[in-house]
Order: sequence, then structure tokens, then C-alpha cells
Amino acid sequence: MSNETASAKRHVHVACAIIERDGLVLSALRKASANLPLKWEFPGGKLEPGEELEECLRRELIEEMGVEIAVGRPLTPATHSYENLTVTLYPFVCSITAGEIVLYEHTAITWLPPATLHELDWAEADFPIIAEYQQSVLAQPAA
Ligand SMILES: Nc1nc2c([nH]c(=O)n2[C@H]2C[C@H](O)[C@@H](COP(=O)(O)OP(=O)(O)OP(=O)(O)O)O2)c(=O)[nH]1
Repeated sequence: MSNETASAKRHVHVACAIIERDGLVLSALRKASANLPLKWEFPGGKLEPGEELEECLRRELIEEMGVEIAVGRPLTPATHSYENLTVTLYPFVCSITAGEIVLYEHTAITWLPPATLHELDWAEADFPIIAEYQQSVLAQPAA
């Protein structure tokens, strides 16, 4: 049997951080040389064996951006099948508690108001997460 059958497709579990600061949200641009090149994503990465999602996210943010985060409310996990890979994303709303961002993995970052997040060229797995996040934030009464 070929290795390219649907059943052979790798499935990865990825925690990702919707980082809020002063009413804006951080998005990060993947490298041109990466899988899903030059797509926007939320920082984070693959869950390691035995690791909790929140622990994974705190580790990834130190590794990718050199910052410590507080992990807040979870959003609904989203599963998407790319051509060669199935990804389940576990999103959490987060904030930076220590450190200044240094880009160890990404090409760029940007801070946007929630309402305009969808205008970037996102990795497809993020579409439902962005929609849910926008709905949750924009539904809140003004302070
Ligand atoms: N961190 C993150 N990954 C995402 C998002 N959306 C999305 O489809 N992904 C995909 C891209 C990758 O295939 C996978 C995350 O894996 P990763 O960040 O640990 O690994 P990578 O592909 O950048 O690099 P590698 O370690 O596999 O070489 O999930 C997102 O919003 N954030």
C-alpha cells in the first residue's frame, strides 16, 4: 500500500496563543522556508508527549519569542486537513507577563484590532478560530 493513502496522513496537535495587548491581537508570519510558507498564524506549536496544552504554550512562547505568558480562556479546538498533514489547533486567549518579543521563528509580527484579523492571509486551520474569537470579543459590551 502507498504511504500516500489518507490513513497515512500525519495528525499533529498544536496549542496556539491569541495574545491580547491594549485591545490588539498578535499575529505572526511563518517563514518562507516553512511548511505553510508566509501564512499568518498564532504563535505556538506541537504538543510533546506527556505535556499539558497550557504547559506546551508557555514553552513555545519562550522558544519562539522569548516571552512569558499567562494562559487564559480556551476557544473551541479546530481540526483541518491540509494536503499532507492534519492539524488540530487548541487556542487560548493569552497575555504577555514578562519579556520583550524577539522573533526566533517568525518573519514578522503585527498587532491588529480583533475586527480586522481576518484580513491577513491566514493558515486555513485558523479560519474558524478567528471567527469564534471575533464573535466573542465583539459581542462584549463596551466598557
Ligand atoms: N503555531 C501554529 N501552528 C499552526 C497554526 N495554524 C496552522 O495550521 N498551524 C500548523 C503549522 C504547522 O504545520 C503546525 C505547527 O507546528 P510547529 O509550529 O510546531 O512546527 P512547524 O511546521 O512550524 O515546524 P516543524 O517543527 O514541524 O519543522 O500547525 C497556528 O495558528 N499556530
